[in-house]
Amino acid sequence: MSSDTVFRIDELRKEFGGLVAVDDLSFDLQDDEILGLIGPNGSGKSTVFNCIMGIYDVTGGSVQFRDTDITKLDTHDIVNRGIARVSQESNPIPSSTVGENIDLFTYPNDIFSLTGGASQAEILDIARRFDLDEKLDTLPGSLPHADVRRLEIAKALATEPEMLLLDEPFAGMNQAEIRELSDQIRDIHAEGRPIIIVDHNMKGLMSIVDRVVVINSGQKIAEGSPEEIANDETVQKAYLAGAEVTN
Ligand SMILES: Nc1ncnc2c1ncn2[C@@H]1O[C@H](COP(=O)(O)OP(=O)(O)OP(=O)(O)O)[C@@H](O)[C@H]1O
Repeated sequence: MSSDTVFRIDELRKEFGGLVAVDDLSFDLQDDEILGLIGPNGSGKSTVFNCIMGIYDVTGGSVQFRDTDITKLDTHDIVNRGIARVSQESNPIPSSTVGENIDLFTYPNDIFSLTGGASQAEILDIARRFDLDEKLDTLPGSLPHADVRRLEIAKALATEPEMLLLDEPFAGMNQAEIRELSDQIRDIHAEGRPIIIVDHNMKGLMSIVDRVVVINSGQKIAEGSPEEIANDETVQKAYLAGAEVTN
């Protein structure tokens, strides 16, 4: 990998029985980038994230983070190496407060470790980035949807990741919430974290990404700047064939 390439998937393949969900897909991520990974429904985006995080065993190909092949590592090992992923689904612990939910993710996964855990000041600092600092004692069930999504990103950040994977961060948000979250994502990125974002909200996504990889049926069909992708006929055809794209 070149010195600026922080992450790469190479010929990644994932089959479910006879279905090829990810079809020999390759792309990389530079350490100063926000990369958009887009494609119609069912094109394989979440499966790519699941392969990267070690949630699925890959059928073929490799995933490289910095100088390490992480393809076969366990999920907790991948998180410990510095990759955090925010899923499409929010899953805070309902009986724990916002502060406790964040705190839980600051603990190291190694049960024999005697260090780790965050101070209240550190938890407050993470919460403040997502405007959750006034809601540290609130239970997740009482939060509006946008705050629950922000809590998921706060939890991911509590693991002190070097790189973030965000799966549909803008889903269910209104324009004002999308703008606010975009600023918060930019801030996280500006601290030196490369980010890959999957989202169907083109307006939200295109305004913060540096580069876009487009997949369809698990294969890369285009790659380029947001402007290049917006004008790419192959991409437009793939979306017209059945995608749900929101503005
Ligand atoms: N665990 C699984 N078992 C079997 N098939 C699966 C599994 N996970 C995903 N698939 C299939 O793999 C293909 C890619 O699905 P995936 O969820 O990765 O697409 P996506 O691009 O993330 O879709 P969306 O935008 O709707 O979230 C789909 O055909 C899906 O049905």
